[in-house]
Amino acid sequence: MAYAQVVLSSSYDSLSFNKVGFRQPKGLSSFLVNSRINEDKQIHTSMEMQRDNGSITKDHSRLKVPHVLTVAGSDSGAGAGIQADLKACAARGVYCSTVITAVTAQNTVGVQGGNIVPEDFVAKQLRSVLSDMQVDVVKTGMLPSTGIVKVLRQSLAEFPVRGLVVDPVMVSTSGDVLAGPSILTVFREELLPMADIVTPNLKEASALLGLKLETVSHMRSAAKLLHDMGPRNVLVKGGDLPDSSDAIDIFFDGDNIFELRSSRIKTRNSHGTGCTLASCIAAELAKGSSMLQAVKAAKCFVESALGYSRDIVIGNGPQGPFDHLLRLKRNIHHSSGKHGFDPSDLFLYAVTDSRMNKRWGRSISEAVKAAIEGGATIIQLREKDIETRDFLEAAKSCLEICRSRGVPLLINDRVDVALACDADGVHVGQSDMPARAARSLLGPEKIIGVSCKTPEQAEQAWINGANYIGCGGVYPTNTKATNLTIGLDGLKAVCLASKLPVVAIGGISASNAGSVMGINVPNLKGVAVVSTLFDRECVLTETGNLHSVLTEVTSRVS
Ligand SMILES: Cc1ncc(COP(=O)(O)OP(=O)(O)O)c(N)n1
Ligand SMILES: Cc1nc(C(=O)O)sc1CCOP(=O)(O)O
Ligand SMILES: [Mg+2]
Repeated sequence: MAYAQVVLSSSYDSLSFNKVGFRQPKGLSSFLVNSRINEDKQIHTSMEMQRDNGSITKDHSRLKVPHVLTVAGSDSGAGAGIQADLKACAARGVYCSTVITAVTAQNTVGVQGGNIVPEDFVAKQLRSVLSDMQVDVVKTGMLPSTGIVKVLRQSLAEFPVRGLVVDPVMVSTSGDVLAGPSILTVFREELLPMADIVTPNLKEASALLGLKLETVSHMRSAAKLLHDMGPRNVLVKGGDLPDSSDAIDIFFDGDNIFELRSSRIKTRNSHGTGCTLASCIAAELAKGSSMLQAVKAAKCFVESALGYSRDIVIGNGPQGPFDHLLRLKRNIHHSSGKHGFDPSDLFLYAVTDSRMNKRWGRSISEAVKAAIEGGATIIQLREKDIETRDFLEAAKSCLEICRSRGVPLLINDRVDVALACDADGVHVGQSDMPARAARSLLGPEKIIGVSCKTPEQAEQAWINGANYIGCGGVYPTNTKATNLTIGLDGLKAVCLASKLPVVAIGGISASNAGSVMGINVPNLKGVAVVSTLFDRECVLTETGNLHSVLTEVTSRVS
């Protein structure tokens, strides 16, 4: 098949790169477009194929692959830009097509040069992909001229897609400025109003708002001000915040504001994190996730990839690329995977109990819905006296509720049920299936929690590939028969020894949660509760009360 051929002329390297922004190429001669066929005809031909061969078109729609189109610049070092987007989408299992807006010469030292693709040729690339390839979500990166933004706007008006993720790339991680001030106005007035989410870092949010942003409280205000410019959701990334041990991002959906925390990975290899995060959000949206779920999954993926690539060495400069395809390598090595798990999800861990819910006349799904509405950040279905078939059905409907709200759902004890409904993971105890066996059945991406009462058990859970440990009973409980109480001292000893995040369990309520979190050990991430939420009349109120206590106490102790 004949395709339009694009050849970069040798005059390319005679163009210098302007640190304040791209210099326009000297006319179109820097890009020789050698089209052996008429592109309009090519599109026409492909449309005819669809018309003439209805059955092929139908087959395509049945085997629909989630598809992200990235509209961004090329990074010759392949850490960021189009190349990062392709790798991120591949890692998330999503097809990625590309419209290239600029070509940069860069490496781990910095950006040595660049050249903008003429806007009519950007338009041509957009038409080629959007007219033919069933794109779900468009993600934008480097949009180096106002003309290119306008062309994008026109293309999306002609070929609407389900979502638009805007990464307002203006400054590279090496500090090079990738878009000039004239872009700011068109970003504010034309790009942001179209976006389903915009994902600026601190510098970009500052530039868009004309404000200095230095604290989490500034980020919260910035998210609201940026939302006023028109995007449906805003994620202000706080990676550059000084003096923070966590990577803190602020997500605002127009109603609620979320502070999303992940561990700050100390590594030289962080080039391309912004492009990767935005591409992962786009990929998750293309697969059908809600926005919050997509953002959380993306943040978690970036954290895992950075952690995995912490020590790799590519290039001699100060900022290296990281490895997006950790998932494949994890599969090869059968090692544990934290992918998909965010330790801050352990904050308010609701564990169900069918007997309690029956006593108060509600179904498991009603109980789960109310707990999430009250602020539960993770759910475990602990249904000890239920038929397998009923357990599976309940798990499926709870999973639907949890997925739509971006809350992970784990299954207690039953790895088979977790597998059958594709839950987010399992929680196992010392006499249940060992975590190592659960890991090999569930794969690297599912969440595995293990109950531990001693430092030795915590060490073993880590060796076996668990993601977190549940530690208790902190206080005596009636929910679990003959449970050993280890007290606050026992909890502290396990937390100090554990390499994994910990959630405390056993007899915890709104009145003692303060003392539990007050032991103030960094890897104690929250409390897990059963009767405090479910052996009560109103699950929503009880969960809300506990959430307020936890929020209050953790802001005091941190
Ligand atoms: C978060 C959390 N921690 C501990 C447990 C207890 O698990 P296990 O020891 O397997 O006891 P059962 O719950 O199966 O009775 C838990 N479920 N969740
Ligand atoms: C399920 C469970 N596991 C425990 C452990 O110590 O590992 S204590 C416990 C019961 C927790 O219920 P409640 O919040 O009603 O006390
Ligand atoms: Mg168990």
